[in-house]
Amino acid sequence: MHPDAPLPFAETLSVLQTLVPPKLLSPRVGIICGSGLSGLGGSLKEVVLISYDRLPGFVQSTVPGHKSFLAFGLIGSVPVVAMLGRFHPYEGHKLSSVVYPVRVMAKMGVKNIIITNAAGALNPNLAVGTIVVVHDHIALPNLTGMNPLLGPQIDSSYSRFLPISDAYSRSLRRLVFQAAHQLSLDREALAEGTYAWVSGPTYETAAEGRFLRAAGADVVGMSTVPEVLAAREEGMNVMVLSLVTNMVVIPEGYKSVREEVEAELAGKVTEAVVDEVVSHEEVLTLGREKGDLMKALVEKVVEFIGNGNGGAV
Ligand SMILES: O=P(O)(O)O[C@H]1O[C@H](CO)[C@@H](O)[C@H]1O
Ligand SMILES: Nc1nc2[nH]cnc2c(=O)[nH]1
Repeated sequence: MHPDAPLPFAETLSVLQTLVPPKLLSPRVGIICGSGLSGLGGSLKEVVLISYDRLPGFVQSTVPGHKSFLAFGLIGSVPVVAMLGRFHPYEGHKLSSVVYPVRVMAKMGVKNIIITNAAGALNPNLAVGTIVVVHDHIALPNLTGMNPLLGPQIDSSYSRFLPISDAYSRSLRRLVFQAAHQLSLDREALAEGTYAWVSGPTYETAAEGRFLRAAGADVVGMSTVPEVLAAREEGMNVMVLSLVTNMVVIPEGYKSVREEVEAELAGKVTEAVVDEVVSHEEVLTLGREKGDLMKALVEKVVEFIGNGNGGAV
């Protein structure tokens, strides 16, 4: 596609019409599966999987733990559409491509979107395995010129200056806690917090981790915020669930190398310092371990939305 070509919504929708049975063509809920969380699509009933390469305007997910399929199906009796893999800017995808599937969902009538991700914890009170119900975000890229809404407006009916202080639907957030109650989850299984969006693909240095924590972020990841902005521009209710897959490496205090060497020269025995690092394998392992919990929560919330609960339909 030429970089300035208009987005091919009509073509994408027409392909979908030929591939998706009519009863699944008007999904009530959109779902985006984060790293290692594509199992969310595994329990859809009457599922129809469509490879992204069949859909004009879609690019490919190139990250391990993400599949390149759009899934249509039923959760209970509620028709949903799920991206089994997402697009990240660090893969080389343009922001307009990253958010294109969200806009397609909107054109299919999706009013509620559940966005999941894997994230590192900055808040030391969060444990690995916790699911954070996101209520706010910090997006340094947005503040410095990397915003998916930059440029000519896709639709003249959209607001030029979109307010996003209410981006994360309170009614949908309430549904997650109601779902956790019905599923008898421990209180510690869920937390509330602020997501920091960074471009990646590098993980944070210790100083960057400290900086983001000091700014008020609880978790950090390389996705989600562009999708949230596009979904809000499209008028959707947004819910974001971050699975804490690792603690961001923020050592308590810097252990001086000078002091270590000086101590050794003075004949003292020093404790070996091993620098910790994060890996994507660790992220995927945790996704596999906690995927069922994420799935159970998402399914329960979809069921609530289907019943018209929460005022978020
Ligand atoms: O946000 P998702 O896609 O879940 O993936 C997260 O995990 C990857 C890093 O391990 C990054 O892509 C980060 O954003
Ligand atoms: N930026 C970032 N993204 C992640 N995704 C999963 N874990 C992390 C992390 O520690 N940092």
